[in-house]
Amino acid sequence: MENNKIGFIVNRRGGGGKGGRVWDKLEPTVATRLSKTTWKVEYTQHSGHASDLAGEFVKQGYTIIVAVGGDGTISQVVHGYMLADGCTKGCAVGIISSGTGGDFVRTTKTPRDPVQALDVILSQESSFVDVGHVTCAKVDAPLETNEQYFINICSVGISGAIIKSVESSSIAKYISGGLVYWLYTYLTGFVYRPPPVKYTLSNGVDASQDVTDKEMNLYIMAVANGQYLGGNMHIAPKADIADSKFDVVCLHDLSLADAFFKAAPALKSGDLMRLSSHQAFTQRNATVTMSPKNLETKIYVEADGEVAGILPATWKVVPNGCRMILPSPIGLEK
Ligand SMILES: Nc1ncnc2c1ncn2[C@@H]1O[C@H](COP(=O)(O)OP(=O)(O)OP(=O)(O)O)[C@@H](O)[C@H]1O
Repeated sequence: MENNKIGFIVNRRGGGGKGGRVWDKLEPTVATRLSKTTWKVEYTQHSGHASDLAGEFVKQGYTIIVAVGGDGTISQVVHGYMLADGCTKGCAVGIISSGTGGDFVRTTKTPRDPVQALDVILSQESSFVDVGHVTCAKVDAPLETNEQYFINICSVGISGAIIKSVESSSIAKYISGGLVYWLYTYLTGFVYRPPPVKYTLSNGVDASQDVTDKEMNLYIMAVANGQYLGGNMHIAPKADIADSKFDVVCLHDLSLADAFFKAAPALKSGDLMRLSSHQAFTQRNATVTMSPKNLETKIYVEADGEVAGILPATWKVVPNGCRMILPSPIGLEK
């Protein structure tokens, strides 16, 4: 630990202000446990800033970057780390969770208590974990592409529509984070009509097992590195962040009644057996592509809880792309 330089990136706004409160309580402990010259804190000033700060820390030779925030902050830190080639440069990412949903730390079992999470960062070796990469069309310029790394889940379909409606809402900022997502999930659930899409799935090893040029009416596709989505939905219970593959979970061709009474409980519990094989499947894949059948339809892609763009999109896994400090890599559910 003596030779480490630790950069903390704090989103004070994460979790509706919880990020600031958590850091203010934790900072004296950090100052006690680390010598002054070995750590530095930076506060995010705007959306996306965490990526720039992570890139700067990598360039300055920091060996550990700690994301203090929610899934969005963790994701942006990993994005900046990947762009700056943090893994090759021997840098690792640590997490102090202080957001609203906290889906990624459910998979990694990172302690919610900030002091315990700091203990993990200061006492454990880093392990290699996979990172996802998505290339999709930009929302307002569909002929241009947006590229983004993600660490937890990138999904498309109703989830993208929910996130888009929350991000566009003028009243969302007046309602607490958890309630906003609950409200917009139900509102979107009533109006969402699964659009037809074309897709290809490849395991990256044996082309004879690839699924190519298939079609479905898309309810949701989760390209999962982690297991949880949308604040505790156990959508990909067998996803493993260190298996060099995504778990691709698809729900499709559902009636409104099936969506409410079968799909919603199945997504919550991770038990897709409630649905027929014509309505749901899970595959372990390395590359996924998807495009709308009708190119005029905007189908939103969300990555780690924020809109990344619209279809068409391509997902690729980056095996062992990130060094991460985890409580116990063996503790991951298989
Ligand atoms: N200074 C800032 N002003 C406004 N937004 C910010 C600022 N700093 C970060 N953000 C944005 O805040 C958003 C939410 O942050 P974060 O993910 O940490 O918390 P959360 O959404 O409450 O938690 P979760 O993603 O776990 O539900 C991110 O999109 C981030 O870019």
